[in-house]
Amino acid sequence: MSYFPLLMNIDYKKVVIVGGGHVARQKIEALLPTKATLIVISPAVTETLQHYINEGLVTWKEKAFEPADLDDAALIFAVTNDEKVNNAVEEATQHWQLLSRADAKGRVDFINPAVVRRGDFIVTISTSGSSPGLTRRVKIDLAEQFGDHYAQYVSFLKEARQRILQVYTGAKKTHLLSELLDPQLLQWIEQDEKQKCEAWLQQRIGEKQ
Ligand SMILES: C[C@@]1(CC(=O)O)C2=NC(=C\c3[nH]c(c(CCC(=O)O)c3CC(=O)O)Cc3[nH]c(c(CC(=O)O)c3CCC(=O)O)/C=C3\N/C(=C\2)[C@@H](CCC(=O)O)[C@]3(C)CC(=O)O)/[C@H]1CCC(=O)O
Ligand SMILES: NC(=O)c1ccc[n+]([C@@H]2O[C@H](COP(=O)([O-])OP(=O)(O)OC[C@H]3O[C@@H](n4cnc5c(N)ncnc54)[C@H](O)[C@@H]3O)[C@@H](O)[C@H]2O)c1
Repeated sequence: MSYFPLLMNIDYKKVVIVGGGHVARQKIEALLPTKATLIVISPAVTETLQHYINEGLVTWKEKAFEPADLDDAALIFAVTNDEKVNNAVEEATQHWQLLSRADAKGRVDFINPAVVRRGDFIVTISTSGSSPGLTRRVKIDLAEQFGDHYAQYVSFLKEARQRILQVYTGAKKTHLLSELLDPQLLQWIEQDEKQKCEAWLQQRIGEKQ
């Protein structure tokens, strides 16, 4: 299968997760940074999921799956440990709804990559379903390579880029945007010296006056 990778805006959309086990937890943790409405359909949930429910982050319908549970859902996760239930979820999924089955059987509208998230910086990894174990291993390597400071780094780049775009156009703008990727800036952020990045930027933006 040749999958099309994309980053989706699912804010305020309804996402139904059928099943409340460990795989449901994994999917929900990937969904939590969004503003989607998360609904779990399952007779039982794990302790961690119960915590998210208590916090009001997830709505739990404590019941076995029924087709009407999928009404108005944009995304559907069939993540029970029962193939018959996952089949029933698939049957009830309308053509316009997007379905993910954790058992990788039947209709597959999308699969889930592993995610390393550092604020706006997102790395996703997939083997197109060939080896989830390898996906996990690569994720661990990349999580180490791209440490927590990438969140602040990308946030600085965003702000600096917007400021450059406000002031410059044409060749000067292109030049400054490429200068912005100077590895020195990343190093300063990593060493907790963000004020040096700010001074660096001031110096360049100030050049125009
Ligand atoms: C990335 C990640 C995200 C997530 O789960 O959201 C994810 N699997 C993860 C881990 C993981 N999953 C499994 C193992 C045990 C080792 C192994 O089996 O190899 C490990 C490793 C571990 O946990 O250490 C078992 C497994 N997974 C699938 C099946 C069914 C099958 O293949 O038949 C079975 C057998 C079940 C059984 O034995 O019954 C299927 C899928 N798993 C996918 C995603 C999709 C394709 C990903 C890709 O392209 O590589 C896909 C196709 C559908 C989907 O779920 O979207 C998450 C990363 C962890 C992280 O982020 O840390
Ligand atoms: N994609 C992945 O990463 C991955 C990894 C491991 C396993 N799997 C697959 O995912 C499945 C689920 O794994 P798990 O570890 O979360 O299992 P689990 O046993 O921890 O959880 C299964 C959940 O399904 C719920 N359930 C059972 N019948 C139901 C029904 N009729 N309606 C609603 N919910 C119902 C149970 O209450 C439970 O919460 C496995 O059977 C396997 O096929 C996928």
